[in-house]
This record gives sequence, C-alpha cells and structure tokens, in this order.
Amino acid sequence: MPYRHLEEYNIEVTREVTDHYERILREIGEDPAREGLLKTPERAAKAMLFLTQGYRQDAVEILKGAMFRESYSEMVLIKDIEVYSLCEHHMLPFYGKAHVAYIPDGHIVGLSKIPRVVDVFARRLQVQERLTDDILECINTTLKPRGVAVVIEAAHMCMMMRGVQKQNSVTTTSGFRGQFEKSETRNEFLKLISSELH
Ligand SMILES: Nc1nc2c(ncn2[C@@H]2O[C@H](COP(=O)(O)OP(=O)(O)OP(=O)(O)O)[C@@H](O)[C@H]2O)c(=O)[nH]1
Repeated sequence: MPYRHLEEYNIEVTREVTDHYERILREIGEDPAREGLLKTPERAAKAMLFLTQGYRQDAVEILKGAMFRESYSEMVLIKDIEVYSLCEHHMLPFYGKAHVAYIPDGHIVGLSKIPRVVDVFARRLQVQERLTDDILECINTTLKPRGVAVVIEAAHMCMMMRGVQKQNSVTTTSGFRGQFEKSETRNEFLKLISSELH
C-alpha cells in the first residue's frame, strides 16, 4: 500500500473489529444498546486502526521520497518529537519524546520525514526498545549516513494506571550507529538534547 500522510489516511473500519469491540462491551458488563454506547464499537475500531496505521505504511518509502544530494556533513538533530505508541503487552499507551540525529554522508533528508518515520513505527504495537531500534535501523540502512542516534524518553500507562502504579517514572532508551559510537560525537548529541536551546 502506498504511503499516505497520517492526516490524509482514510481509515476503513472493518465490521469484524467493530463486532469485537461490541462483544468486549458486553463481556465487561455494559449494554452496547445503551444510547451513549451505540456508536462506541465503531469509534473504538476507528481509533485502534488509526493507532496501528503504521502496519500499513512504509518508512523506507517515506525517506527515499525526500533524499537530496548535499555536502553538509555536520550533525542534523530533530529533538522533542512527540511519540504516542501502544505497548504490545497490555495495548495501553506509552508516550513521550524522541530525539533523532544523523550525520549526512552525501545526502540529507526532508526534515519532516524524520518525525513521519517515528510515527510509522510508533503507530504499531511496540516495546520502547524495539521502537528505538526500528527508527535507528531504518534511517541507517536507507539514508546511509555517517552516523545516526536515537533517544526515546517515555512514560508507560501500563505502569501508571494499573500494575505497579508508578506515576513519575520515565524510561529512556537509546541507540547509536557509526560516528555516534565515538564518545565525543555521542556526548555532543547528548549535550544538545539536554540543552534548553531551541
Ligand atoms: N521492556 C519493556 N517492557 C515493557 C514495555 N511496555 C510494557 N512493558 C512491561 O511488560 C511486562 C509484562 O510483564 P508480565 O509480568 O507478563 O505482565 P503483568 O503481569 O501485566 O506485569 P505488571 O505490569 O508488572 O503487572 C511488564 O513488566 C511491563 O512493565 C516496553 O516498552 N519495554
């Protein structure tokens, strides 16, 4: 399926997903025929298909469509990219920020494409570690930069509203390739993402 921008994505709500949500409502003790719930199975199906639309999008295609030959060879950093994903264990949200940097090697990429790549992988059932790696590997193998770095900081609703019920813990994951494996470059990146400079 060709890539479409998130806001243009036309979600086809399948009867099957809607019927499953209707059964869940019944199983939890609700009455799906109650006025306030009449449209809920369809809304829930639509929301779930929106939140998992990444399965039907191609991050490599997004990057390839906007790569430009350019001699700039310093770090390019896009920081504070909002991330909303669903943990694959409980299908509850985890959310936070991604910071992505790369050092070009002959090609740069359209800036907006980096957050779009983050969204393609975030809009799936994920663990934070794999989300970090998916973004890292996609940029590394498609753009073939001199280096790429990804840091994600996120709070997990499955640890907040249920289970261990910890409200203030933030999980940080990171991945580094190429020049970012050298401590000098990595430290410059870490300093930039922790600075208040915008
Ligand atoms: N590593 C990792 N773990 C996650 C992520 N999202 C959720 N989890 C964890 O997945 C684990 C699933 O563990 P289980 O013991 O099978 O599930 P559970 O009984 O619901 O666990 P509790 O949440 O401790 O009640 C939990 O420890 C969650 O905190 C993630 O992105 N990365």
